[in-house]
Parts: sequence; structure tokens; C-alpha cells
Amino acid sequence: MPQQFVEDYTMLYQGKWQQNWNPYQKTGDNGDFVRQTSQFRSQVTHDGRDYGFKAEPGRYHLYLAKICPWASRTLMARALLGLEDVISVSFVEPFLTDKGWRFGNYPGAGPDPLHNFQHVHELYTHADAQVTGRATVPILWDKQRDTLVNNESADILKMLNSVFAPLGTRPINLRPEPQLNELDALNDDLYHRLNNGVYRAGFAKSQTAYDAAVDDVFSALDDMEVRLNQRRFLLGENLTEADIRLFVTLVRFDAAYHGLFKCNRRTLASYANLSHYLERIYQLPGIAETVDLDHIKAGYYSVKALNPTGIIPTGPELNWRAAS
Ligand SMILES: N[C@@H](CCC(=O)N[C@@H](CS)C(=O)NCC(=O)O)C(=O)O
Repeated sequence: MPQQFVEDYTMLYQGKWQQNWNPYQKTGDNGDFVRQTSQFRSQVTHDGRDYGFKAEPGRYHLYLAKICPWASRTLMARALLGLEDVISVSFVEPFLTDKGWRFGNYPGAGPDPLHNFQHVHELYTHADAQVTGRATVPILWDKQRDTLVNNESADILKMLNSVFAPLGTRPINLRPEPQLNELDALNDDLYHRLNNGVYRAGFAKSQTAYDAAVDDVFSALDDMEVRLNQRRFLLGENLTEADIRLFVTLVRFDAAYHGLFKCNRRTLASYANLSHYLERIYQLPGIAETVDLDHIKAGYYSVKALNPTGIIPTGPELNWRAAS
């Protein structure tokens, strides 16, 4: 979560919006970023058992930001499973304001279609008037009960692939049973070294923390490059959840993490296997539409703590449409 706001960040405390207040967002002893945990963890089930949220077409909505890799995971899974007509979606503007994510008219963003709220934090207090925590995306929203179901992308991914998948048009399994242990271990590793590693590099408060994060990032990229010597996807011939998790970081790498987050030992473009893999996934049906480089660049480069002038670099030139 845009750990960008390690210093002057914003959040809800007992239902009230707070600016420049930092009770939860910690920096570790080494100056490294410590990520908060998500607070809404209800599950949608086949029959509504346990939480009262039943998987039904048209009932749920995803509130997302296209800049956000965690939100983009869920958008990718929705496309891969053919759930576009089952779960509706809307996008906030790419900049985090002093009131957090904002709905608006920035190209590729839009209003809150359900309540016409101005900011994402209003969704949180609508669901729980006493909520404490950051107002993050993604959000899985139940239109029927008009409440927030879950704000943890890892949970949402699993729900899309389990209870929602039978409602979709593309019968694929992103979490194949025989490979679950390997998949979850890889997901975990990717999260620590790469998905969150780039943020640990970008928002490091000490040279030591930065050095360690960058080592993690490039050791992970090196390992994945080798892994892809023999495979189309990380676990073999079929795309799984691990590929979604890797893709969302790769697609932001040269545009944002290489420059702004100082992950500049190498460009992603210099990795042959990873570049072909990125193109291969980008060219799958519905995936290019989940990637908005304008939102990615405008959003990341608007982080004042890292880029006080707000100038957005013109490059790099990226073209994943090229045949792989
Ligand atoms: N654990 C969450 C993290 C989501 C997250 O960090 N989202 C960021 C955007 S990339 C956010 O909304 N940040 C707003 C804030 O921290 O105030 C998930 O994976 O769903």
C-alpha cells in the first residue's frame, strides 16, 4: 500500500479521516517499510454460508485503482476467468490525495457508481462507522447488503477462482490443486522479494534497507528469468495465480520502479525471458485492457515524498504488442 505515505500519510481512525497521523504505519528498526494488514476479511461462499455473502452474478462490485498492483491482480483474474458480466468494476483517479483515493473525471477513472461518494474512505465508514485503518483498494463490495466484503487482494483472488469461477465464461483454474503447495510458496516468495520488495526499495529510509530490498528484487528477477528458461508460465504450461502476481510488478517495472523506486540495477527489458513472458501475458484476451501506463506513471510519479516536482518522465518506450 503506497507505503509512500510512511511520513505524511492518511487513514481512518474510529471512523474519522486523519491526516499526518501515524499510529499503525510503522517503519522498522532498519528504516524498512512495514505493511499493515487488511481489516475486512469476510468471504463470499457458494451458498452464503458463514458470512451471508452468496456468489451470484450482478451482486458484487470491485472498486479499484489502475495504478495499484494489488488491485490490478483482481482485475486480471476477473478478465482471465471471464467474469466481466458477473462482477462490475470502477476505477478511482491515479493520485492519492490528502483524502486518499478520489473518484473523478481523470481519463480512465470515474465516479462512484453506487453511492456517488467523493472518496474511497467514505465506503469504509459507510460499511463500518467506527473503522480504523487505511482506506485501500481493492475493495470487493456487496451491492445487495450495501457493504464492504473484503479488502485483501489475496482473498479476493481466491474467491474469484473458487466461488465466482463457475459463473464466468472462461473455465480455467488459477490455483490447480496438485500444485497448491508449490504455488503458495512461490506466491509468498514473490511477495516478499519482488511485489513488496520494490516498495521496500522505493520507500527505504536507510541505505541498508534500500540495499537489502534491491538485492531481493534482482535476486527474484534473476530466479524467475532462469525458471522461465524451460517454461511458458511460472509453474509450467498453464497460467496460475503466481503469474498474475508476477505480471503486475513486471508491467510497472521499467515505467515506475526502475526510476522512481531506484530499482535500477537492470531494466526489465534486459531480461529476455521475462520480457517475452510479459508480452505473452499482455497479449492474452482482456489483459492489455487491465494495464494503464498513463495511470501507472501519473500515479507513482505524483508521490511527493519521492518526486517533489511532480514531473512525469516521458519514457521509457514500451511496446508489449510486439509478437513474442
Ligand atoms: N493488502 C492489500 C494492500 C492493498 C494496497 O496497499 N493498496 C494501496 C494501493 S496500491 C492503497 O490503496 N493504498 C492507500 C493507502 O495506503 O492509503 C491488498 O493486497 O489488497
